[in-house]
Amino acid sequence: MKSIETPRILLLDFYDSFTHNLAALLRQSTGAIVDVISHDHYSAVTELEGDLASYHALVIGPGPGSPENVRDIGVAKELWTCLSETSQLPILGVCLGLQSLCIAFGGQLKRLVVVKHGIISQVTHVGRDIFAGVEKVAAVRYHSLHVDMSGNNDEIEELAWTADEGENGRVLMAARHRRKPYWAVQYHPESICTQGGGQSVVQNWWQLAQQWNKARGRGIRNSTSELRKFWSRPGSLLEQAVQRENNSDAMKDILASDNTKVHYSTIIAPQLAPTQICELLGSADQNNDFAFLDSAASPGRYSIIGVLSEESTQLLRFHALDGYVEESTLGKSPREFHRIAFGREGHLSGDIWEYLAKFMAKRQVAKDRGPTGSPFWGGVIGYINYETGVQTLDIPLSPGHARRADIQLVYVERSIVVDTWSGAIYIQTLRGQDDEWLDSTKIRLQLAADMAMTPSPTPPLNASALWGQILSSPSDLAEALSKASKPPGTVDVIRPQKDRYINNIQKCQQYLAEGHSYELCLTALTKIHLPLPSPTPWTLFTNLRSRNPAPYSAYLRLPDVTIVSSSPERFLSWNREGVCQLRPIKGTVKRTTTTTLEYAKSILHAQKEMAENLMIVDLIRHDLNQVAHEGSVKVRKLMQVEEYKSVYQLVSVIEGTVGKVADEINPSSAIPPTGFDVLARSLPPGSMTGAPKKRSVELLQSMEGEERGIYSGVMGYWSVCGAGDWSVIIRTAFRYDDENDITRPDAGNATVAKESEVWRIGAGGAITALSDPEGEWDEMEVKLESTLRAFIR
Ligand SMILES: C=C(O[C@@H]1C=C(C(=O)O)C=C[C@H]1O)C(=O)O
Ligand SMILES: NC(=O)CC[C@H](N)C(=O)O
Repeated sequence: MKSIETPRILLLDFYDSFTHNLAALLRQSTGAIVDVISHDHYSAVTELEGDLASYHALVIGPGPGSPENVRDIGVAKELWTCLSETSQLPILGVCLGLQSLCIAFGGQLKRLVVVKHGIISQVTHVGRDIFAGVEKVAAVRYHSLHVDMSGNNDEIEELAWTADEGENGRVLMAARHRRKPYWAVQYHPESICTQGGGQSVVQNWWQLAQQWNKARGRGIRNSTSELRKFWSRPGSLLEQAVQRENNSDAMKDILASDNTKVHYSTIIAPQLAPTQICELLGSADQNNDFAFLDSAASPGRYSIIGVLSEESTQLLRFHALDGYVEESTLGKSPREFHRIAFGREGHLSGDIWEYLAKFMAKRQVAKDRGPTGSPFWGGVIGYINYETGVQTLDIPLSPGHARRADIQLVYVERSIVVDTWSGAIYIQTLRGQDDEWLDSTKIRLQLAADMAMTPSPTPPLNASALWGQILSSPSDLAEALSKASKPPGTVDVIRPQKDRYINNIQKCQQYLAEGHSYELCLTALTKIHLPLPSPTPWTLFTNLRSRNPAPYSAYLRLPDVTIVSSSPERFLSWNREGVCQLRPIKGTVKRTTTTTLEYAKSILHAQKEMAENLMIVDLIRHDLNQVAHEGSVKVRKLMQVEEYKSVYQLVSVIEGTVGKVADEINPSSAIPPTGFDVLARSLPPGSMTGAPKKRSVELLQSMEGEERGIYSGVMGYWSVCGAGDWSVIIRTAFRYDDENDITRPDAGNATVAKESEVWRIGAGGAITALSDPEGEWDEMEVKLESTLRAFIR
């Protein structure tokens, strides 16, 4: 635990430009306490000045936009010249911070000819000052702007440069003020790929900063309790709930661990496919609600089936726009919901995240009271849509936000978990008196296993009679769609308009060039009108599962929503020990019969794709660093190529731990965060937004013009055993069941009324400065096609 005398650094954040990575680097390099606060917490330098008296140093962080624009840079614009002599303290500027420092003392702000986002450059430096003892520096850059200090400047001294030959020429990489205690770097010392210019440079700065404080005899005021409440490193959700509740009995009740245990039995039946078990439980009947989280390809392992009951399975639905939760059971008809609203007028304090944290805390089962080989013992299964994540960034939802459930979760008491590696099947229940169900289910599964002596492939498709005019391959699909008039009963695929998509790519690149973002994950929705009577959603799912097998396949049939997923991407998992893993994918190459893994590697290990991936790795580290234990965030795999049915993907794996040990940074915190805290604070998934997240989401909203909804959200489980696993909802078709489309016959047109159900598939890709618009359109289509396979006979 840090003592009262531990030095403190204040880090001004300019909206999530990898700020928590910088905070972690500062903590590791200096041993100081680092408080992070949003720049717009202060509206005038004089306000900030009061707080600075409690800090040993200040860091002006990176950020989107321009140091000339007050909206982007806030009080830092005036800071450099307006701090009174007595308030002066050591400052380190990073990127936007460097630009701001330099233009305050005569530098000229310019645009780079070739912007540098996630690009590694060799840096030449003076070898002294903050570079004392530092040798080679290879530094990651995220910038579109730079400063030109040409001409003799008697205030700013240049300390480092890159050559950028044939592109930008010499670009300033580090500087200091000649008389004031101000230093700055243009590159990102906290990036995972910066070598030589990270920790050592920050340590040098810290030494110089402390020397300056000492020489000045600068006294540091002690207490900052008033400030603490603004820390952006929050207490855990449960901790917040306890504090808010202010009713110790109620909270004791929540936190009291009861004697719940998991009753279970196990059979070994590798020949029984998880889909067969689903069918035994009625998945093929579309009137049944169903929850199936599947592992249909490597590196997936477990397939999880929630055995739902109309009478007793609890259902939680959250509506983001109006801020309320509906609690009910699945089968209530018409559904009788118990509605609880958050906020001032509501009955509930806190928000949906605290609500869910409390919901699960009450249902927690001790680690030794269930089958250790199964990651899921029961718990919540469902989805959280994109807009719920957007709301956590303090971005308002549009008033036209669809009034559908933004989160739907079922509380699963009975479950079947298949370990697809070992063939073990766990039949589990959280109910006290449930032996009859356990026994009968075990017998049914054993019987089915005895009958299926050989591993069964996905069941044959049986829906051909229902499909209307059905198409047999993607090229058929394309051809049929190009026909101007379609016969009634045709599957109608309404794709994104190419010119609009290309235009949006160009807009993205304009924003990137102006410095508003480093990478934007642009997407578009495709709608599929499927004539009625249509194949069942389960048929679509099994189609997709066999044609585009994925580690995060899933079939979710919940009230008003049906989801058929073949996602390859884990967003976040956490195990019972609190080890969190994020697995962002960024970088895609189409797989055909002639492509090889070697070929894919040659493309995916080129600068463009690596930069794309690196930016998301840094973003994910930033998300995780906000919650995980000090120093625990590690990149386990960096940019590995994985092979899927229709694509090769560039994948990185980032891990960090939560829970267990007391929180060093927030020692007052009595209840440590869980993996769910990481989830709640990391939405929407960085791979679906781009970086920096907030500004990127705002820009994407303005361009895409339509809500993403379930696409780009997350789907998975949080188990009573303390583990969780959530995928990114991509390569997924979903249907809002209320969205049937009825085309009435035109007057004079003899055709009959045509009714179809509407499925949606979102697809997109990361746009960077290096993107080629035609190539990005093709990539979006490849991803779309992989999911359209669900609709081909
Ligand atoms: C946007 C999609 O995928 C995302 C974008 C990727 C990319 O740009 O390479 C890869 C995986 C996903 O994170 C999608 O599948 O629709
Ligand atoms: N990383 C940053 O701070 C970027 C600063 C500025 N927005 C630029 O693009 O140059």
